[in-house]
Formats: sequence, C-alpha cells, structure tokens
Amino acid sequence: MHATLMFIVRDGQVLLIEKKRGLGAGKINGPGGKIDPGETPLQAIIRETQEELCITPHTPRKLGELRFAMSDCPDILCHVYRADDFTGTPTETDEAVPVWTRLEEIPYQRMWEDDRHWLPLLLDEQTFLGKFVFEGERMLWKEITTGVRW
Ligand SMILES: Nc1ncnc2c1[nH]c(=O)n2[C@H]1C[C@H](O)[C@@H](COP(=O)(O)OP(=O)(O)OP(=O)(O)O)O1
Repeated sequence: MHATLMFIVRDGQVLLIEKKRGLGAGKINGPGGKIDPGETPLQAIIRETQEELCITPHTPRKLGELRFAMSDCPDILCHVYRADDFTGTPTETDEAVPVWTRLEEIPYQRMWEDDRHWLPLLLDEQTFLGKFVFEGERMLWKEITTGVRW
C-alpha cells in the first residue's frame, strides 16, 4: 500500500488531525491516506488534505519516506510532506477533526509510536527515511536515516 501524510507548519504551530475512521482512528496524526490508482503521491496528499480538512496546502515539499511492516499490512510506503501555508479554513469533516498544536506541545502520547522519531526531523526541515516494524500498535523495531535526497 502507498500512502501519504501532510504536516502544515505556520506561526509556530502544526496542523494535526484527530482521525475519526480507518487505520489509526482515534489517534492524532497529520492529514493523509492511501494513494488512489493513477495518482502521484503529490496529487494524493493535496486531495487527502482537501477531503479531510477542506483546505489546500501550498507547494508541499516531500521531506520523508516511511516504510511500515504491520501485522495486517506487511508493506506500507508513506510519503511525508510539509507545507508552510494553505488556502481555506480548516474544518471538521466525517474523517477528521483539525487540531492546531504548538510545536513544543505535540501530543506524542496520542500518536503512532514511530512519530516521535521522525516528526521532529520534519519540523526541523530535515529529510529522512524511516523503517518500522509493528506488532499490532506496538513498535518492535526502527531504523532512521537522515539527509536523504528525494
Ligand atoms: N505507524 C504509523 N505512523 C504514522 N502514520 C501512519 C502509520 N501507519 C499508517 O498507516 N499511517 C498513516 C498513513 C496514512 O496517512 C494513514 C492511513 O491511511 P487510511 O486512513 O487508511 O487511508 P484513507 O485513504 O484515508 O482511508 P479510507 O478513505 O479508505 O478510510 O495513516
């Protein structure tokens, strides 16, 4: 499965979501989701951000790739984007609740266990490749490489 994530950073805050359904429901994450057939990762992350929060990110930059091996989905490749602005008003949808969060108050305890290992890199504008093995929602193994060229 190929998927995407978006983190919009503006005025010392990052725009997160509380996910209402699907994989990771109830967790805090960035907007994102699966890439549809025929879509590029960039097209997918713009569509997912529009669908989940009713906003359009400006000039998304890909900073990371994450590879997850999970019990029920052995190979997820997730393209991770950052944007510094957007058009529209973040709005709750049936998929997500927008959660503006101060950069020093990111609720890692409510997020996937891997996020604390790479989200600080994205916020610091570093590029990264992360590989993670999960059993259920428990992270068993991780490897992070920084300074990757995309
Ligand atoms: N371990 C981990 N950390 C951080 N983020 C994620 C994971 N595993 C994941 O799957 N994810 C991300 C990757 C995607 O952005 C979402 C999962 O996508 P999903 O909600 O299933 O995709 P949608 O296309 O929105 O789903 P439906 O429309 O089919 O409900 O989580």
